[in-house]
Amino acid sequence: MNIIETKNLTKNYGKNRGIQDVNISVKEGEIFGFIGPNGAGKSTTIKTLLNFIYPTSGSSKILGMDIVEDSSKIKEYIGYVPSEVRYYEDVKVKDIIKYSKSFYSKIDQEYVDKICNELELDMNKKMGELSLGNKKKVSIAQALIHSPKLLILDEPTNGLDPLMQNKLFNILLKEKEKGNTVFLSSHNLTEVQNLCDRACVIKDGKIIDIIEIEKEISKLSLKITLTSSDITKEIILGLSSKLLSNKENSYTFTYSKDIDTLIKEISKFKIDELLIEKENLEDTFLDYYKNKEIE
Ligand SMILES: Nc1ncnc2c1ncn2[C@@H]1O[C@H](COP(=O)(O)OP(=O)(O)OP(=O)(O)O)[C@@H](O)[C@H]1O
Repeated sequence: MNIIETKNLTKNYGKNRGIQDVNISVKEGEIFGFIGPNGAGKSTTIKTLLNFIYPTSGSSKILGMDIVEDSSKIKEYIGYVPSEVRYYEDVKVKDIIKYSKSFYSKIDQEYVDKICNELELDMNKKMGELSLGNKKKVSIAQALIHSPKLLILDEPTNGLDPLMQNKLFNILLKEKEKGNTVFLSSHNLTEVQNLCDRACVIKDGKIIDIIEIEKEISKLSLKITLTSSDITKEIILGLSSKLLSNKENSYTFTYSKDIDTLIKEISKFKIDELLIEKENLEDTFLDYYKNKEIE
């Protein structure tokens, strides 16, 4: 079943372009990445899905319900983290959580406590006393407390320290294990590569591609960094079709043949350092940002 399904979803801001003919299908139980340059239309898509703004044309369903007609019903099943969080300064964290709980008929207090502990929320602090990252943590807890079937996250790691980012990733993977669905808008391409099953690229308001992450990773070459005073640039060029960088005796290049052949080839020389890694999807994603033409 598709949890999110959009049909030519379009939103214009007066004469300004927002999003145009967006068609996305998000499957139940997947983590779906949503990437694209600044101003591409990610937040506009999300705000339209949440019925914060009305579509100019087109339509969309979430959990089989219409995003405009059934908006309040849909919200029972959704957790949302906005890209920018704003709170009344005098309200305490525990009161925000209490207020959020009051919207739902069924709340598992044990789960709420677990989430608040995991995110290390300081329940007695006032919102005005919190840093951006700590405010963001409160909004993540708010999105999770009712165990939503669908999490819509707009740049959720923005402002979080690396340890807390990892905690959030683990929480999202657990949500996926439970069969819940995550729609994740992000500028962090490594995070999308590591977490998502599929990712959709939006540019200038239009969807330009939908990528299956595993499939894309399997197409990647190895990235070799090798330091040796015996090896010349010509030898490296004989091994690889793409020399990425060369500084004195150190070479970084892509390698797509089998690793055994490489080891045999380079064992003829004295090697000072050798690093073998997989190429990153980040470069592929960046190409989409830069070059890929809209069909
Ligand atoms: N309230 C608004 N009024 C007019 N134009 C808007 C408004 N909000 C967004 N836009 C325009 O809609 C387009 C899409 O913006 P949106 O905020 O959805 O992009 P985004 O992909 O979320 O960008 P970012 O990565 O910078 O957050 C941009 O051209 C933007 O200028």
